[in-house]
Amino acid sequence: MELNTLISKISDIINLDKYPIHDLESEAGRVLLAKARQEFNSNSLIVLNDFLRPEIVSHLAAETLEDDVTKSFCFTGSNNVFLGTQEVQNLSPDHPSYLQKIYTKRTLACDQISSDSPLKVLFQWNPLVTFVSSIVGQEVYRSADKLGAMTVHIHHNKDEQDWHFDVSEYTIVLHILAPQKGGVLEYVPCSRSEVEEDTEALAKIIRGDRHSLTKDLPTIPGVFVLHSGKLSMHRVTPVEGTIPRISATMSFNRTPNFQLNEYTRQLYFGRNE
Ligand SMILES: O=C(O)CCC(=O)C(=O)O
Ligand SMILES: [Fe+2]
Repeated sequence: MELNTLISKISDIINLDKYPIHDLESEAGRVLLAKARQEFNSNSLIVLNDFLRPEIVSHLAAETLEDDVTKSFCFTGSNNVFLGTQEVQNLSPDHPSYLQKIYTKRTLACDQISSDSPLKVLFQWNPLVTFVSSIVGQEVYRSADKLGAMTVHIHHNKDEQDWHFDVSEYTIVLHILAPQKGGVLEYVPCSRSEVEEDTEALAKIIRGDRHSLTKDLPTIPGVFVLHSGKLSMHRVTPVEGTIPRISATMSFNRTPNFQLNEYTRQLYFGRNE
């Protein structure tokens, strides 16, 4: 596709006037990047309001509600906080990493999202990858996982996702539909080494004691979030009410051709292929 056509397509999806991701060398681009870097360095997370165009938000919400009925996978269970990464293999069965509740949510995997969906068009847009790399201060690559590179999550009444660290290093979360109550992303910035070394601190967070650094991020449709989910423990609190919470995620890593582990694929999508 010709560059200008693509930019006009992208500018139908995201607010390039407010967030000139396609032109980070411009004055506005430099200001955006400087603010984003500063926020990311302090919180390991940045929030850009009104990132998605309102029409796209409505379109994605309607499309997802349809796909939810016909295609989504309901994952239910109880994971350990490390989601099957190396660390967990050395943990004893009574380690607080396993102190999880039963929880549920529904997911659409990358291979269930059509290639002309605005979400996929955006994920494939190279300036987005450059933007993420510039914020985190390292070259990153899109996850290459067939199922988990880009996903959509639907939380109905009482659905939640308990505390965990992501397997991917950096994740963009796009907020698409807000529930009446709950569905808050709670996160403890850069907590990984702390809770790996201090099982008491880990147990307290999982049991519901608020860590002094815990922060809350409510769901606001149109919002863009970039966080370092592998480093910062996080959860999505239970949703209440008849309107579901919908979010989309896009994963990035410092190494190319990143694949999820089998444990996480089974947990999120109920399949490995
Ligand atoms: O939906 C969100 O806000 C984040 C979901 C999440 O943490 C995950 O899928 O790993
Ligand atoms: Fe996560």
